[in-house]
Amino acid sequence: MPSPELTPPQSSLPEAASHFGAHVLTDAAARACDIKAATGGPPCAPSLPAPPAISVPGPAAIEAPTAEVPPPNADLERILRGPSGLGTAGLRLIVREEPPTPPPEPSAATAEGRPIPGLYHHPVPEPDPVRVEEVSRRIKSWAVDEVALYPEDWAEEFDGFSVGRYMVGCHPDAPTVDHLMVATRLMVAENAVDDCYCEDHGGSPDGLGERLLLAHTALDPLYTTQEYQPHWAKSLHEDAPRRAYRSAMEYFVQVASPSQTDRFRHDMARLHMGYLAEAAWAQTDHVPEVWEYLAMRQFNNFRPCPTITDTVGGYELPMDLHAQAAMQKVIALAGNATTIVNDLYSYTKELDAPGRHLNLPVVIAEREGLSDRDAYLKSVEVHNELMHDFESHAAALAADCPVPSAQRFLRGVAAWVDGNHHWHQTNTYRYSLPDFW
Ligand SMILES: CC(C)=CCC/C(C)=C(\C)COP(=O)(O)OP(=O)(O)O
Ligand SMILES: [Mg+2]
Repeated sequence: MPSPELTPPQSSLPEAASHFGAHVLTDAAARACDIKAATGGPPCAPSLPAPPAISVPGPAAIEAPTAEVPPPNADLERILRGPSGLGTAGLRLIVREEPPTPPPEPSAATAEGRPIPGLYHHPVPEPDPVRVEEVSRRIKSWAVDEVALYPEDWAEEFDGFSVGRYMVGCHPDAPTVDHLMVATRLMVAENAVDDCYCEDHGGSPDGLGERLLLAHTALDPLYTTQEYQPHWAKSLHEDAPRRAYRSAMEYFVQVASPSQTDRFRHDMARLHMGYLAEAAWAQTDHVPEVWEYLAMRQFNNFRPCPTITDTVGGYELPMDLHAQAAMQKVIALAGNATTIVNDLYSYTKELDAPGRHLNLPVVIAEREGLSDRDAYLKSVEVHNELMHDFESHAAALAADCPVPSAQRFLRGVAAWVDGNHHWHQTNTYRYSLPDFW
């Protein structure tokens, strides 16, 4: 039965870019105002004195973790110029003024849960309840009827995850529920692999490499001989994580371009490598140094979720622009901020889990000899620095790259960051805050 198509959201996307200017305006935010002007968004603040010129170290300099912004690079400028041969004038990128989108309506419903005191974040409206209900209905049907994802006694936990509310909140510019379902199936499948292979639903570090490699072939197919191909194809139906990966990927490739598909496969390989490092430490109960943990968490990371924002939004960030070092840095910083948000909101849940579950506060406490509370508060500061770096680099890149698809992608990543925080803050079924305040 054709399912009701729900009206697309009024504003194509809450002006996530505005939050580059919504907080206390900094140099980066002042640049963000330039972005908004460039993209036709409403002015984000009264005119500000031009930000002081920022002396940016040349490429040879070691990057200091400051809010400084990278210089525009020749490669990016070449791509923006487009082809320059005879008869190519019509092929140049034309920067269309994007219609201003109204700021999101303040949410009438008061969000559940409370934000972590001192955590730098941007509140977002409660996700559209009509879309949430439809996505929740469809994802349950997929999980139970299409991929036999979980036994009946996991149903309450599945519902408590509120994945429909999560994805509607993270993809406010999705044109249809079908687009939202592409992200939602992948989110469910990714968590099923984490829960069943790595964590508390039968997971173990022992043999994880084999399980992850074989599951990865549900995303990145095996091409082999006629004799052995059927054995592989049959394997994709042998457990819930592989059934979920296979099916979710089948839906994804129907709407994604080859470049978006390849990007996603790369990001999932990053994720699986992060799982393996985490598992290696668990096998010996080793606590890594803080920087080592942060390196692992850059791979065991939400990255594969915000990076499909263009596929879910029904447009494409060109491969060349995605591959730019500046874009890669923005994506990594956004992923790191979103994943440390998880460390902070899931802290008490992980303390209650069997054994020692590594997260940033636990590693800082162990490695730097801080109390649990001081380590947690320092982790909040680490998150905040990552968020400010993400926003300053995103603002600078948006200003240097006036291509509508790139600017929409950056706003989509920012919207994912904000929606991810909202879900973690308000999912009181799954998370609760420590009593440190
Ligand atoms: C959805 C996805 C791509 C997950 C990547 C791995 C990740 C960051 C999580 C599953 C969240 O971290 P964690 O394993 O700590 O999850 P919970 O704290 O149990 O929610
Ligand atoms: Mg966690």
